[in-house]
Amino acid sequence: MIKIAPSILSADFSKLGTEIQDVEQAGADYIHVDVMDGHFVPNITIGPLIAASIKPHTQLPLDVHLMIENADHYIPAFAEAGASIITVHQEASPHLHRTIQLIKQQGVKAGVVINPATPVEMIRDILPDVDLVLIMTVNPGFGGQSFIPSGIKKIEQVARWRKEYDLAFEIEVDGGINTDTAKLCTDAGADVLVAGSAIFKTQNRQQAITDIRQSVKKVD
Ligand SMILES: O=C(CO)[C@@H](O)[C@H](O)COP(=O)(O)O
Ligand SMILES: [Fe+2]
Repeated sequence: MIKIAPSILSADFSKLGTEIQDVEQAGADYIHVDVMDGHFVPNITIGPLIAASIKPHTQLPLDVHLMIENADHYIPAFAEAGASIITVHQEASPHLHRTIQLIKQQGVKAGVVINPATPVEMIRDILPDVDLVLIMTVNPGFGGQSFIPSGIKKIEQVARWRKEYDLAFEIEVDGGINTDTAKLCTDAGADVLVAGSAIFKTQNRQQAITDIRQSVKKVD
């Protein structure tokens, strides 16, 4: 069963609690929380305070995608805020192994993410240590961008390594996911689909999630 992780970046921030309850009732599996610092990416979003304030509004795991420099400095605060998964960018983590261990020491699942221009080989050595691998199919920073197809080959390669090394991490994909692109990712081996605008920019979130689930089942 494919998991759906609505990205609250495209939600109405003036009523985040009800937006999150809406997608939970609509059948979401994770709540994807995009954290941006205006340095690693050219946008600023939310910090641990907001993560902590949305936590009581949902039973779903908070899937925290850190797009920030100096992640080590903020990881304890996001763990304290109630994150279930914290994912850090390889490109922003000079001591990636140490950062992954720091996340795990907080009792939180640890993920690693790569940008569209980063070769998948860059995360090969960290695979035995992570619970989740996130492949970006847009340049991080904004919702509503177009899908960059080079991520498909990376999903396939990570899925091959998972099998070859007998590992159990989840493969997540993020950026431009909709009913046209979701199946390309799940056919390649993705288990978790992040979708922001395709879910939150619609009136009927249940229909949007059902449509994405149906689209990945279609036989070509
Ligand atoms: O991390 C990011 C963007 O940096 C994503 O999680 C976006 O929020 C996805 O939005 P859509 O492309 O699905 O609209
Ligand atoms: Fe994200």
